Amino acid sequence: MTYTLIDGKKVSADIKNEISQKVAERKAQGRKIPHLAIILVGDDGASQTYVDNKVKSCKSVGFHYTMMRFADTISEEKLLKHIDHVNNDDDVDGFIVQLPLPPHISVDRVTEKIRSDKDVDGFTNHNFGSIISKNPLLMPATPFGVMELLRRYNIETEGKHAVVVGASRIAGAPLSMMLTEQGRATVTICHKFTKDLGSYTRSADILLVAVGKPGLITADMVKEGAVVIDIGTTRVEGPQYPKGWAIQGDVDFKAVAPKTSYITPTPGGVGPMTIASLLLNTLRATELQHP
Ligand SMILES: NC(=O)C1=CN([C@@H]2O[C@H](COP(=O)(O)OP(=O)(O)OC[C@H]3O[C@@H](n4cnc5c(N)ncnc54)[C@H](OP(=O)(O)O)[C@@H]3O)[C@@H](O)[C@H]2O)C=CC1
Ligand SMILES: Nc1nc(=O)c2c([nH]1)NC[C@@H]1CN(c3ccc(C(=O)N[C@@H](CCC(=O)O)C(=O)O)cc3)C=[N+]21
Ligand SMILES: [Mg+2]
Repeated sequence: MTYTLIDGKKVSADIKNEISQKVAERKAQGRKIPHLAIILVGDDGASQTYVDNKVKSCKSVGFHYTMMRFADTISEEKLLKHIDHVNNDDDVDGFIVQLPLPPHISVDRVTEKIRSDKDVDGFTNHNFGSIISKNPLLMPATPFGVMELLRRYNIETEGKHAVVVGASRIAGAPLSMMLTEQGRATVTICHKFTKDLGSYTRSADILLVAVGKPGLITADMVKEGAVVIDIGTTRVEGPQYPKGWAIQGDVDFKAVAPKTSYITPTPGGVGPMTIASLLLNTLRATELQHP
C-alpha cells in the first residue's frame, strides 16, 4: 500500500511564516514584540539540543528571547524564586522550564508556580483543565501540534477509534483529552500497566504513541490503513551515527509505514510541530497581555 508521509517540518515552516508576518505587523504598528524566556537547569545533551532549536526558531520569526541557565545543583527554593521573578517581569510574555529537572526538584511544584497566562508549554493544571472549556487559554504544545497536523492533512477524527499509548502530563494525557473534546474521537489510553498492548493498538483507526521506547510499536500491532502519529523522540547513541547519536521514535517506521494510510517520520514529524505550537502560544500570550 502507498502511504502519505506527514511532513511536520514543512507544516511547522508554514506556521513559522504565518507567525513572522504577524510579528512584522505588530512591529509596524508599534506593538510589543513577543518575548519568550527559556529556563534550563543542568547540562543534559538532549535538552540542550531542544533548547537550541527553540532559540533558533525564536530568531527566525523575530521574537525576543532570553536563555536562563542554572547548574543542576540549584535548590528548588531558588528556582521557584526565579520563576516568580519571571512571572512578574512585564517584558517576558511567555516562558518554559525545560524538562527533565534534577530529581531533588518537584516538577509539580515548579509547574504550578508558572503564571498560567505565561505558561506557553500549557503544562499548568489551569491550562490542562481549560482543554475542556469553550475558550481554552494556552493549549499544551505537543498535543496542540499533533491536532494541527491532523487538521492540516484533513484526517477525520470524529467517531474514529484513537488509541493513545503513554499518559504523561506533557503528551499522552492532554492529547487524549483533545482528541475527545476537539476531535470527537472515541479514545483509549494505554500505559505501562496495560496488559496486551497489541490487542488495543490493533483496533486503532488512529494510533498515537508517546512513550520513549524505540521499536515499541511493531508492524503486527498496527491495523491495515491506520493513521500513525509517533511522538517519541529518544536519543540513541552509537558509532554508526555520524553525530554519535540519532533521534528515534517509538514506532518501527520501516516495517510499520507500508501498513498505514498516513504516518509521521522521526525526525521531521511531531517534534518541529511542538516548537511551532510553542511560538503560537507565545504570540497568543503576547496578544492577551499586550493587545
Ligand atoms: N516530539 C515532541 O515534541 C515531544 C516528544 N516527547 C517524547 O515522547 C516520549 C514520552 O515523553 P514523556 O511523555 O515526557 O515521557 P514519560 O516518561 O513522562 O511518559 C511515558 C508514558 O509512557 C508510558 N509507558 C511506559 N512504558 C510503557 C510501555 N511499555 N507501554 C505503554 N506505555 C508505557 C508511561 O506509563 P506510566 O504513566 O504508567 O508510567 C507514561 O504514561 C519521549 O520519547 C519524549 O522525548 C515528549 C514531549 C514532546
Ligand atoms: N518544558 C518542556 N517543554 C517541552 O516541550 C519539552 C520538554 N520540556 N522536554 C523535552 C521534550 C521533548 N521535546 C521536543 C521538542 C522538539 C523536538 C524536535 O524538534 N525534534 C526534531 C529533531 C531535533 C534534533 O535533530 O535533535 C524532529 O523531531 O524533527 C523534539 C522533542 C520537547 N519537550
Ligand atoms: Mg511520567
